[in-house]
Amino acid sequence: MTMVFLNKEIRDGDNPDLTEERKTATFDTNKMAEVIYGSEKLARRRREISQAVSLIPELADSKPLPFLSRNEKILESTRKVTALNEHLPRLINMNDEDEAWHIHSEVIGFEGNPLALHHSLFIPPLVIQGSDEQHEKWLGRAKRREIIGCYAQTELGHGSNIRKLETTATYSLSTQEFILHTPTINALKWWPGALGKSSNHAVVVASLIIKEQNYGPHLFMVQIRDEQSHEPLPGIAVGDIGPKMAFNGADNGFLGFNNFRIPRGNLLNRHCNVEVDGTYVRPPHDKMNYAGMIRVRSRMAAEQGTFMAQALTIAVRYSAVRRQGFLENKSQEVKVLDYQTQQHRLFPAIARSYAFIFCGFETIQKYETLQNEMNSGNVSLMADLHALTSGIKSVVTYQTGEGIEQARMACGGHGYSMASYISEIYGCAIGGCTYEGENMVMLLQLARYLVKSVELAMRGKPGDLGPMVAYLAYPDIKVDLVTGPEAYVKMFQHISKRQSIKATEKFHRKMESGVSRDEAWNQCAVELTRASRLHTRLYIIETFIRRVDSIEDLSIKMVLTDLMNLHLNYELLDVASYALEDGFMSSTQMGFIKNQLYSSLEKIRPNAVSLVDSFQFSDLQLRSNLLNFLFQVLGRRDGHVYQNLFEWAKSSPLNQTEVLPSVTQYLKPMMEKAKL
Ligand SMILES: CCCCCCCCCC/C=C\CCCCCCCC(=O)SCCNC(=O)CCNC(=O)[C@H](O)C(C)(C)COP(=O)(O)OP(=O)(O)OC[C@H]1O[C@@H](n2cnc3c(N)ncnc32)[C@H](O)[C@@H]1OP(=O)(O)O
Ligand SMILES: Cc1cc2nc3c(=O)[nH]c(=O)nc-3n(C[C@H](O)[C@H](O)[C@H](O)COP(=O)(O)OP(=O)(O)OC[C@H]3O[C@@H](n4cnc5c(N)ncnc54)[C@H](O)[C@@H]3O)c2cc1C
Repeated sequence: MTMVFLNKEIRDGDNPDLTEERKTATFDTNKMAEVIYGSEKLARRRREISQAVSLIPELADSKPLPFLSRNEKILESTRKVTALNEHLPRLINMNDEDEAWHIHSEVIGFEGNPLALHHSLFIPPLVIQGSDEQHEKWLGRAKRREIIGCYAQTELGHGSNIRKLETTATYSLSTQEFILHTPTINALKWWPGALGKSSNHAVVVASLIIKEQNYGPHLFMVQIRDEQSHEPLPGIAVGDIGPKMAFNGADNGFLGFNNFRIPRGNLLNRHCNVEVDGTYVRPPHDKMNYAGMIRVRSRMAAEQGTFMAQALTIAVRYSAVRRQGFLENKSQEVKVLDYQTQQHRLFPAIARSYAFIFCGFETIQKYETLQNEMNSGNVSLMADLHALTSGIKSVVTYQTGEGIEQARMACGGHGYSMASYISEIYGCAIGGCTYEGENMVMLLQLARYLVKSVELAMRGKPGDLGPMVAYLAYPDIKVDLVTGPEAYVKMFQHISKRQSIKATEKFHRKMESGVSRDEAWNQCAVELTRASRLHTRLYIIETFIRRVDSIEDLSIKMVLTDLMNLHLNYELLDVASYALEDGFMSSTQMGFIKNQLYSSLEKIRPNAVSLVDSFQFSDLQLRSNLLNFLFQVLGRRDGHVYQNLFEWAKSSPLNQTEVLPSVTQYLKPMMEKAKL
């Protein structure tokens, strides 16, 4: 039975420790979900979709994935995604990307699947870079899933430096075709998700060569497999790159071309073109072909925020039912969630999840504005958004990795078991530190922008600074943190500005001493990446404050203010040395920040479970359901972890027989031999 108690859903038969937590919460989790996901409708649709999915047995895992071989994992993820395909039109609005993302992550989870990149990396570049005629030819087929595609950019020898990609697309004047070629082993495409065994099409990034001139990376639509037999087309070598740290339900692949010909019309040519006579038509921005990467990066804050939120939902729920050790009362052991160290481990990460999601939705909107502007020929916003998303992508992926690892440790031994599901979430999330631009490389992209901005401010042209970096020209006026969030922002601005200036000055000094520009840059790179991180963390703080300010519901605003204060104090404490160094922050202020942090932990404690419940991940999504009795179990909403852990262990294939061949073949003979 389900009853609503103080606006909170309490279910009969749940672990009483979790029920007690849900009763103490000061807010309604449905209302919080509306704030997290942006509207009542979006939050409600997620619940409706989860509910509908839970009634379709074929969408549940048929076996626990950690017990499967790689082939079985791929078979299982493909079974689920094709079953889902049948149900999709009934379950979601097919034009709504958020609903599509939600239902896929719910059903497929983190292990990956052959269609995951079809929607996020194959269709979007086709939409962004393809002309109307090309949309007509491929987009409908792709959306209907008549063809399956991937995004093939990275090569064995080059990923970060895409100007040096070696795959060539040489224009043949005589046949009006492009000839795709892989000149060396290093030039093999390497890593693209779903390329290895599943895709029959790829958006391939290759260096465009016309009359021996290299025009740099361009995007081409390439059919790589026969649509009937699924065999690779002649001139194509393609396969799987083997097991990875995670994503083992997906077939990341390699791809090589042996003078493989495609028609001239396969260059994605909305913004650039090669005419019949070989004339090259330039795009309106040099980096137009990189626009798809900005798009993916702009989605990563919200994505990573929800990855971390899933790990925290598991860890916080488990911490509320795990009892170990004593505080004052020696007759009952305490919930481990009552330990200050446990709270310090988990609550700042909860705050970051909220912060990343809020920041993420703002960034996605910024990208949509950019996309609309680009469509009408205005590319002036690209540089700003490239810089911003480069920083956000790097900071959130790193901090998400930290947060998930804390969640794992917070679950003690059971966190290390695959029954927790946390290792799978971790493996997937930290891939984000590498994919879509290695973090250091992307931080250095933002640093270019910061250095230029500092130079403008130094040249007395603060009016030329965009709103994102206007603070670089602000005067240093000491602040009293007691006055609230704005003072924290000013303190952070001072820290970030000082580091950007320090790094820029060091860079200038190096060049003045005769070191070349590139070498000077490299000798300052650590300081430059520090500046980029500080700038990005400041931006995330500002978006958090903006979001909380915009909330009208008082009960929600109060708890989110507690979370925001925790975030402000935690972030500032983490970077305080920068402000202590030049005396901008006093040691008294430092003591104040620490005390505020500890008091925030206490304030959040009664709301902790409801703060993670508010993300409204279903047990299926956390792989904590026992629909068919076999799955990971630690983050279950009902909190019954122990008996389900035991069931999980019993379902291990190793336990299907009492005496394993490893014993009969090796251990027994060894022991027998020892007896002689
Ligand atoms: C609906 C279904 C959903 C299913 C859900 C399932 C859920 C399961 C969970 C799954 C979770 C996750 C899925 C995983 C997905 C993995 C996808 C991974 C995809 C990839 O990794 S694709 C490959 C990405 N590769 C990269 O990112 C490469 C990085 N490198 C670069 O981008 C560039 O090389 C560079 C570093 C930017 C340098 O480029 P370049 O050398 O050309 O430029 P310079 O450094 O010289 O700079 C010159 C100048 O140009 C400016 N600039 C650079 N880039 C841009 C840009 N994009 N826009 C605007 N301006 C740009 C730069 O700032 C310089 O300007 P300046 O001269 O300073 O003024
Ligand atoms: C899970 C996953 C999925 C992926 N999916 C796809 C996909 O679908 N399609 C696709 O095309 N690719 C994909 N990739 C590839 C991915 O985009 C690249 O691996 C990534 O861009 C990093 O490039 P790299 O491997 O060349 O790293 P490298 O550049 O070789 O990085 C190695 C080290 O060198 C450092 N380094 C490199 N250049 C610089 C520099 N200029 N300054 C300072 N340090 C530097 C890096 O910081 C890093 O520490 C995927 C990768 C992963 C892990």
